[in-house]
Amino acid sequence: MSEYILQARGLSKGFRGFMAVQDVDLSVEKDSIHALIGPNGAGKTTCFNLLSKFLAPSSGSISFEGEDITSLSPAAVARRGMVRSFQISAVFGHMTALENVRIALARARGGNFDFWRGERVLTQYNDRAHELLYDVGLSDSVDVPAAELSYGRKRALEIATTLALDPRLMLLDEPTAGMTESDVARIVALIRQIRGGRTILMVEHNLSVVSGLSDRITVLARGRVLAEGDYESVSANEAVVTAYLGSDHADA
Ligand SMILES: Nc1ncnc2c1ncn2[C@@H]1O[C@H](COP(=O)(O)OP(=O)(O)OP(=O)(O)O)[C@@H](O)[C@H]1O
Repeated sequence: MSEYILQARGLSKGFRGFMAVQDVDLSVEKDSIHALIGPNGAGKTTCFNLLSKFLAPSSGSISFEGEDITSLSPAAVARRGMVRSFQISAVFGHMTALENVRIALARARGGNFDFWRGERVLTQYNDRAHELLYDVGLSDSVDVPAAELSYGRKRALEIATTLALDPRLMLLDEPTAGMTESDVARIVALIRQIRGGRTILMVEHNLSVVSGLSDRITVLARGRVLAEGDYESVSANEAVVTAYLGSDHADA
């Protein structure tokens, strides 16, 4: 029997009467890569914000590892192992890649307190920080200030700071948005590499990324689930094709 790490039931969100997300059921299987796609305005971002607890639903429930998290804060679910990339540690531009990951590791182990205890305390995280930077392909940029990294490398650094929290479920919001082709390839390879022992739920516009990475895809349209399955089945689904053709979204 399959095991679901995240489940939503009857999830809805209205904005002044307009239902951006309506009665969405979603089950994310443990250790899978699950993508949320759909044409412009389909409700992906709203749904993602609901699942990551950045928005409160108008109705419905969400459970993580079998426990109801509907009323918990993003910080509380992060402590339980469900972390949205870029949630806790935005990358600090003036700090080096190493310093950014060390701060993330320090925060993961005790909030902001360590931050004020300075350099000596942070050096204890050097080894783990180097490992994480190696994992995301940034070993050659350890001492480079984050602001000087290319866009793709900055996103890789953000993923390293998320990995510092050792999440079991990682939520990625358009991980390849705005990237050059070579950066996209780099992030795809990276996501593939970090998935070991982790579940990943992502919103992604780039369908070649989705097709190459996802085990399961949920297609939203007009706030509702239109189709669900692997890439082959959803891309052959007539309702999905019609929804995309009917939108002004060229690349998704
Ligand atoms: N805070 C808000 N107030 C009012 N309407 C909103 C709000 N957030 C989203 N909406 C509306 O809800 C609908 C779904 O928006 P959402 O951003 O979730 O879609 P999306 O699938 O992420 O779209 P895109 O691909 O364009 O980013 C849209 O019609 C949008 O205008």
